Amino acid sequence: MIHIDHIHKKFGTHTVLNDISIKIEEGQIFGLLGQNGAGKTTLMKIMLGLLKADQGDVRILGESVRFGNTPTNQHVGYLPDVPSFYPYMTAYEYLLFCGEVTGLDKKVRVERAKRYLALVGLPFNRKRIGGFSRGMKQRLGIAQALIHQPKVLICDEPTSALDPVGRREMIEILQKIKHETTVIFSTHILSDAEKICDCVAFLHNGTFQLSGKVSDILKQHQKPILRVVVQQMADAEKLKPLLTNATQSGTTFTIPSTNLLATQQQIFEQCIQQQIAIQSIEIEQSTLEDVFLEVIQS
Ligand SMILES: Nc1ncnc2c1ncn2[C@@H]1O[C@H](COP(=O)(O)OP(=O)(O)OP(=O)(O)O)[C@@H](O)[C@H]1O
Repeated sequence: MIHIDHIHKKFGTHTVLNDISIKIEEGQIFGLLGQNGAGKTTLMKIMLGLLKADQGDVRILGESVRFGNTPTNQHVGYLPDVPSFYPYMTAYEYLLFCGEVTGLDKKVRVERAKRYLALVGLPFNRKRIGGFSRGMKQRLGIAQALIHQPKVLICDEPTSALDPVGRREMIEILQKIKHETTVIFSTHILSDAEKICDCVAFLHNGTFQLSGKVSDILKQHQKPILRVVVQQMADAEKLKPLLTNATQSGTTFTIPSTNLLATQQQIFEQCIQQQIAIQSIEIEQSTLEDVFLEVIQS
């Protein structure tokens, strides 16, 4: 469906993408993962012909993406990270308008506007977009991106700005539309990706550090871990130098271990000696987020 082939992109002297290559198969939900500033939006904009790569090629359904007005966009729907709308329109009016811009017949755009409103769970009423919540706008953005029934849907951080309810709704919508279109979405929320992605790629330091099927990545990298949460950042600062094989996120430490009992004992002893207040300690299996943290902190 999509071939990303040796893409390079610099802004000034800052290399953002350094020889990026990947193939994305049809019918997948593909997660483009990376921290803030990793280059996810840059890569998506290159795929949409909105930014020019310094080197390399992106092909969508065999056709190269051209910078500017690329014909490949007839196959692509796009939801930007912060979608903007005409606030005085209703959702239905806006979808009819998008259908018209896309060149759909009146009968078809009426039918599709109603269908996609229902699919994203927005009511067919007179409420204006200006009064919509962030989550409702994001859902309308998906409906807008689907109106021309694209083969590929590209969503930039569709869940990041939403509350837990909005995130769950968005994830359910992406799962539903997987049967109609290949979905590529970027996120730094790894638990969202783990829930719905078939394949993922971790973008870090300009390259894909790890990519493949989520099930294969977890099979290869998943291991028993101890998750230790200390009470305060001051505790975390004291514990950090004592746990050389741990990854840290705020006051949470994730420690891989082949001997959980011995590791627990060692941590308790160290915490008592150093007067570090433990909030919780749990035994778990590592998640996609743990794998990611291990990759970027190694
Ligand atoms: N037009 C630009 N000019 C200069 N630097 C840019 C430009 N666009 C992006 N960058 C830089 O490129 C890097 C990657 O940005 P990008 O927006 O692609 O990251 P991202 O992974 O999408 O992050 P986020 O999740 O924060 O949106 C950042 O350091 C950013 O400051």
